[in-house]
Amino acid sequence: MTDYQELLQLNLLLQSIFQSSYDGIYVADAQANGIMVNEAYTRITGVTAEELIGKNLRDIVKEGIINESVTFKVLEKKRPITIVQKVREKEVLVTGNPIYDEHGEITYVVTNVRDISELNRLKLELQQSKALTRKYLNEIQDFKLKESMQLLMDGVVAHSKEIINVLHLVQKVAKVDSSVLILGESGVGKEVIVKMIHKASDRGNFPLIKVNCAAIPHPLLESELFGYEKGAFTGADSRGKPGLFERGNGGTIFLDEIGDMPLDLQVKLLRVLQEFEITRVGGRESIKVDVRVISATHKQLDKLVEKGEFRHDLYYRLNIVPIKIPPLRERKADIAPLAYFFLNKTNERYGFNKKFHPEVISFMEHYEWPGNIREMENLIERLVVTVDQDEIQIHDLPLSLTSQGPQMTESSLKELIEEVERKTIEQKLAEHRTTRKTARVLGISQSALVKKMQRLGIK
Ligand SMILES: Nc1ncnc2c1ncn2[C@@H]1O[C@H](COP(=O)(O)OP(=O)(O)OP(=O)(O)O)[C@@H](O)[C@H]1O
Repeated sequence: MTDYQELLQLNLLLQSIFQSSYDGIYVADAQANGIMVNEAYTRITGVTAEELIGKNLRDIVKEGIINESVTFKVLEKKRPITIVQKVREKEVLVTGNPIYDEHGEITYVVTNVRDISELNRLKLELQQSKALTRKYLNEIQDFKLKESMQLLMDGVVAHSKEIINVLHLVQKVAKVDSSVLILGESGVGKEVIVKMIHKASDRGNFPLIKVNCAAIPHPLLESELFGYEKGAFTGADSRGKPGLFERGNGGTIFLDEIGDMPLDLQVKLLRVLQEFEITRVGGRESIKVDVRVISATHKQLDKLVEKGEFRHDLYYRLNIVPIKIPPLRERKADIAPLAYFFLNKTNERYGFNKKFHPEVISFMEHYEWPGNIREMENLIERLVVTVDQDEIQIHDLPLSLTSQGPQMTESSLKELIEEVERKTIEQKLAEHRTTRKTARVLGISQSALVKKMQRLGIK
């Protein structure tokens, strides 16, 4: 084979390597004029060889075919450079490599182009599947939590993320003896949470003693909590009496409405928390006690501290782990499950089979529940017991509830207004018999009343 034939064959080989490369290849000279481009480049970018060959990259950028040129960067920095380039809105990964002559001058820049849309799609898919995994992991965790708390959760409804978070905290604090301060509006379930913590703790087989600091008259509270020695005060049992701290030994003391504890008793309580000992009223001896203290309040204790009505040192001592239970209106996911829970419970208790009209549930989901779960429990018992028909309807709800309007959705508000109108008209008609008299009492014309009655379907 002659040298020429050999050269020709080598050239053919290089051409076919160049064309068969899966990655796009573009070659420019030292002045940034396109001199070679392979088919893969067109496949990846959609830009043809005619659009590039013989053209300067400066013009190609100007025409908007590519957003920036890696060749210029390579020529400027004199080293291989990789960038993400936009070729006609498509993102590609390009690496420019300088080729030098024997004097060390750049003669060509060879640019390698790789399609990264596939890579981006995979990245997105990976992100999505990671998010999904995280979601499933959280669900498994919630499920595990519920499973491990199953025994304790008997009769406790927990669907919302908010209350599940509280349960996670319950599980953690149950394992230790730290003071827990439970914060939340009245009827929100503070006592329920205290019971769970106690039952889940090592103290579960010992007593849980509840003391409502607001319900016991102040002079009595001290002797109730700390006990008294014989002859401590007139009327005292002549043998003396142990207080709740002594009786709760080994267990948990739940100090409800702690914000109502008088200042002088707060000092004594601080001593229990710091030194685990008490002195009975009228006594001198210190008695060791082993109790865990959980306190609760619907008041803002920090504000009481600011006003000097609560000792700050006691506040910090009680507030080692605060658990805030959100009001029912802030955990709407719990409303329907709770409503059905109380419906079933009351049905079972009284042998009924009452149901809710879907509007009732929708109303409950929009209602503010100022009295929280306790208010709902009482309302449902009252409805189950007093409503005659099997399905509890929206007009069976007490007016005091349905007339509370601002937080209703537009449609339910309209329904409620109509309901109030219907009830009022029916009641006045029953009292006054004729539309003429009823209209006068309601302060509207007879024809307006008749129209309203037609609209509301009152016969
Ligand atoms: N998650 C729940 N599932 C079912 N019932 C609940 C739940 N939370 C609270 N309840 C019920 O709601 C009522 C009020 O709860 P609880 O007495 O624990 O509230 P509280 O915050 O301690 O009220 P207060 O501040 O008035 O003492 C109770 O009958 C309780 O059983």
